[in-house]
Formats: sequence, C-alpha cells, structure tokens
Amino acid sequence: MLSMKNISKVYQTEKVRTHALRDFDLQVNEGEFIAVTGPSGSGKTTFLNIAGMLEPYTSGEYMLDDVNVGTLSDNQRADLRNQKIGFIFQGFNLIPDLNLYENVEVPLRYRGIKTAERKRRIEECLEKVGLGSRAKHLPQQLSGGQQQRVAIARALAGQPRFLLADEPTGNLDSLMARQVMELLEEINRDGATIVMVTHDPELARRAPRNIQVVDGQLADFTLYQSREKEIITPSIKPIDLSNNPVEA
Ligand SMILES: Nc1ncnc2c1ncn2[C@@H]1O[C@H](COP(=O)(O)OP(=O)(O)OP(=O)(O)O)[C@@H](O)[C@H]1O
Repeated sequence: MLSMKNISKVYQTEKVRTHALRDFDLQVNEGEFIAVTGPSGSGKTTFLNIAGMLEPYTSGEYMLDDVNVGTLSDNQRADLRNQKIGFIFQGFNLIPDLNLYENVEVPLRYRGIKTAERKRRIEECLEKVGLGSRAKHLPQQLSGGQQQRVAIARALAGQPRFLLADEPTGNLDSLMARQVMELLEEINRDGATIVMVTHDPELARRAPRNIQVVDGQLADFTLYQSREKEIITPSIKPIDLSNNPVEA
C-alpha cells in the first residue's frame, strides 16, 4: 500500500541544515496497524507528514497504491490525500465555535459532499465514537478523550483507507488513552490501515507491528506481535531474569 525507498528530508534554514530523514525505507501493507516510536527529534513527525503528503521530501521514492507521489502536481496530491488519508493530531484541532456535528462536517463541505450524504456520514461517525447524543455540544463541553474521539470521527467521515495519527493520546490520561487506542483498534479491524506515532510504550506494545525511528532512519528492528500479544518474530533477545534474585 505504502512504499518508501531512500526517502530523505533536509530542512534548510539560513544557518542550519537538518537531515530529518535519511535513506528511510518502509513498506506498509494494507490493513496493518503500526506504532512508530523513537527519541524526540528523530524524525517521526517528519515521516508521518511526508506519508500524509503534507510535506514534500527532498529525495527518494514514495509510492502510495502504485502512484508515484513525487510525480503529482499540488492539486493531484491534495486530491489523493482527500481520497485516501485521514489525520489525527495530539492537539485534536477542533474549531471551538462549532459544535461537534459542524466540526465533523467541515472537511466534508470542503470536499463538496452533498448535504444528505454529509448528514449520514456525520451521524454514523459520531455514533461510532460513542458521541451520537452530543452532536450539538461544543468541544469545550467535552473531556479531552471525548474531544479526541470527535477528531477521530472527523477523520473517519472522509472514509480514509489510511489513518495517520501523531501522538493521538499525548494529551490524555492513561484511561482515556486506552479508550482512544481501543477505538483505533476497532477502526483497524474494520479495514483501515493505521500508522500511529506514540511515546507511550504500553500503547506501542498493543500495536501488531512496532517500528522505531532513530536519527532519521528506521532502526534495525521491527517487532511483530499477534493479536494475542505473543511475540512472533522477536528480534531482540529477551533478558533471562531467572538467575537474578528479586530485589526486596
Ligand atoms: N520545519 C522545520 N524546519 C527546520 N527543522 C525542522 C522542521 N521540522 C522539523 N525539523 C527538525 O527535523 C528533525 C526531526 O523532527 P521531527 O519533528 O520529525 O521529530 P520527532 O521524532 O517527531 O520529534 P518529537 O518526538 O519531539 O515530536 C528535528 O531535528 C527537528 O528540529
């Protein structure tokens, strides 16, 4: 579905040149749920923004469903993004003066979807995230977890096959973070491919595949887990603690 080969991204400011990604290679298959971890500043958001075609890359090849993203015009890229990709951000990015219904509606209006179809999708998506009865509420009347669920409904309303989430639980307490993660897992079971950047090791462990970005490159390990959390192909040796006395 997504294939990046030798992707590099250089940010050039007046005085500083930053290699945010270098020779970054990744294949994402349809239906995967991938957690992306790595140190601060290692290039995770840059990768996600390039994957979502929000930012250009400096060199390399990025194919999305057999389309070479590098050959597209700005308008073609925007069309492809609208058709296939949904975004969820740490800060929810809801519009405070609009109620939940209107917030979910904004990108659908922008895409020229007709009123009746908009209504159907908005109601279905708010229902899906458990907020069907709150459509008239303003974002400030909701908890952080509920606001993130509205942001997820807004992303889902565009019917994306590919959902990119940048620290979607970063502003939430652990209970709300788990609820958002459960919702993402359900959306993945329904067929969407998900790539999620997270600093939360517990949430990363729940994802079937973990990748790590270090210094702008994919670190040399990928952990696949089954839905039952059993590690199928561990590439890091488990530490043998059997001889270690338990500390009092
Ligand atoms: N617009 C920009 N202009 C210049 N440098 C940038 C820009 N955006 C990111 N960078 C640099 O690129 C590198 C990678 O940044 P990025 O935001 O992708 O890291 P990250 O892994 O997402 O970090 P964090 O976990 O802290 O969010 C950093 O050194 C950062 O300073």
